[in-house]
Amino acid sequence: MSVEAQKETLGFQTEVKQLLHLMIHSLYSNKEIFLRELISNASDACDKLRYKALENDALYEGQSELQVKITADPENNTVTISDSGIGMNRQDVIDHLGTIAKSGTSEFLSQLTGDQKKDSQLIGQFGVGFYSSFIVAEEVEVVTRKAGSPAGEGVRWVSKGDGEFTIEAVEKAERGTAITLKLKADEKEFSEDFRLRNLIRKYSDHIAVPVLMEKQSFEEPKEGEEATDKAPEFEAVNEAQALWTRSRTDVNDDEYKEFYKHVSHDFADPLTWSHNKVEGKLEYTSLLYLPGKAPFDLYHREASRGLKLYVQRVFIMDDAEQFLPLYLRFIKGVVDSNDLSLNVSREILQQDPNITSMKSALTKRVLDMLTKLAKNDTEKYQTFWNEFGSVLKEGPGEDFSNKEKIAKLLRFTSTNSSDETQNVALADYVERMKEGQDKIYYVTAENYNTAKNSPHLEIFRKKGIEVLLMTDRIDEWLMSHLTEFDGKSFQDVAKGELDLGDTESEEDKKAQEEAAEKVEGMVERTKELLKEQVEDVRVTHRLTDSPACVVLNDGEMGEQMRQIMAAAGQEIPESKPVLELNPTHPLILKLDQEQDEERFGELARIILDQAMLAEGRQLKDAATYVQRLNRLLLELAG
Ligand SMILES: Nc1ncnc2c1ncn2[C@@H]1O[C@H](COP(=O)(O)OP(=O)(O)OP(=O)(O)O)[C@@H](O)[C@H]1O
Repeated sequence: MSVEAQKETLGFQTEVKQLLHLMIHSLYSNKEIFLRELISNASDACDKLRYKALENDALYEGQSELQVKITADPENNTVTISDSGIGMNRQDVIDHLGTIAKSGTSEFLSQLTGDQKKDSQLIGQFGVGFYSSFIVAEEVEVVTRKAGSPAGEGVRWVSKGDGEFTIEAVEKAERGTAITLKLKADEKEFSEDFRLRNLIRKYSDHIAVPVLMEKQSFEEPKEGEEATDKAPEFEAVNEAQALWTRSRTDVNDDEYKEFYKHVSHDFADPLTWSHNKVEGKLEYTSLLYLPGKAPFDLYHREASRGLKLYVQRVFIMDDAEQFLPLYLRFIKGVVDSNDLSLNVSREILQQDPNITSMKSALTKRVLDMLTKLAKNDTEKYQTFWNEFGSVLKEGPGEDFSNKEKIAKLLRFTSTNSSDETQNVALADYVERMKEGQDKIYYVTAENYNTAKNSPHLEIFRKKGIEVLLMTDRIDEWLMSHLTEFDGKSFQDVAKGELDLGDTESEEDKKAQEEAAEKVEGMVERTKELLKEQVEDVRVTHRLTDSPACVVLNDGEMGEQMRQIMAAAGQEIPESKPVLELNPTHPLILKLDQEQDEERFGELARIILDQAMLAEGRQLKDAATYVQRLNRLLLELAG
């Protein structure tokens, strides 16, 4: 087939079209980042080649120099970013530069609002990459050849970013990729040497491969000498040393931040980072970052996570998951080991005992970093917590050895808080505990309002005892793994018999006993009546304003946990609640006085159903409940 015959015009995947449109509009005020993105890709391509060439030296084609070159032509208003990296073949080009392979892309796109500011943040989370070239270019040309392929298998891709691209075979003598942007008329600045150099220093100084630009010669040709057509000389504009190999004192905050953007593909700054060299039995360097924003796919199972792994400064793999536990999957960064073999694979990592000890050291580093942040910058810590708190809550169940450390990092909302912001540390709670209180009380519910208005809280409000309000899906599971904090055990206020420790006086207890005795007969009647629906009926003192509530026996699965199990397709054991009645409530006293069995039954059943509803549960037979209530209302109205 001739080269010409292979020219094809193909359409972008719908998602790419949408993304391009949004990106061009919402990232315009940040347009210079295109250069960072393209240099970042070029550097990744060099890293990949170096790794592949470990096994097959021939891929270098006799040219082992890895570099990125930026050339600009102000007259034609173009800028070219070329690299001597791995390159792409025709299929790679179609796969990578016309589609988005990320899971959850359409879900992500559906979250976009049309509000420029919000959308630009969201796109930042998604990662802008190659497509950001279209913010400044009216046309983009990619000429590339995969290392090891014959020169005739080069590929030329051209697009105006308007929905289609052309692709054809071309000759390309040197391996790697050259991306030429035909700049829009008002983006001329990006073809200027000075501007480009500044941008490289600002964004790409930390890139380990040299980023070259043509040397500027300011010497005028001597009289009588023709300006010769000498081959241009190039010089590195960036530092070209892997940032993590530099000493902490040599790297400033801006450099750390830029490096983060390179490794994470995030758009925003990280909240904090921790950079450490470990010497001794195992030698490695780690640079761990805490992002400020959750990626859009944090909860996707297939979402990428893990650190970039280098061995002796050679890039080995992205997303090495073996170095951190799952509950720290939001951490981004690099680990560079001197002890691993260059041909290490994911399988080997899984079995290597050295990795296990690195994992526990790195876990400790992250937890220390979080502890420090919580102590020194509550605002930033709150940002972290709002984004990733529910992931960290997986920790106590997953990592027994660090349970206490993680417990200190947890934040909740409580009856002391004015809104649902989770900002109460367990240590704060313990400090505010009442005299005689020996437990940390909490309630779990489907949402904040149900938790806040739960009848179970009434007695605690009356006594001024704080209760933690837990409404995250994972909370009940978390609490099944947290048994105590600072020597105090946890108590779900909706489970088991109420025990307020020594906060109740002898007088209180006596009054309670008397009230209970008075309604003994009614309790027995109710028990008999509702024996199919409830495990037990008893008198309670946890209520002040409500007539009744339902509780679970200690150790029984709560509503949240049941829903998680149901969603996972697990069989859920049948469970009946205990109905507790408030012996001082007028409605319960009325029930006590009711002689007519039928009316007694109507009222008792309504009370049970209402207690279930207040708990955020669903009624098995809501229609009958409504009919009963309506009969009662009619009586009232009539
Ligand atoms: N210079 C290059 N050399 C070789 N392959 C490249 C180059 N630039 C891009 N690619 C390929 O195209 C893919 C898509 O690039 P793109 O920048 O859109 O996304 P990304 O870098 O994978 O992630 P992100 O969107 O988060 O930046 C890359 O993963 C890589 O496989």
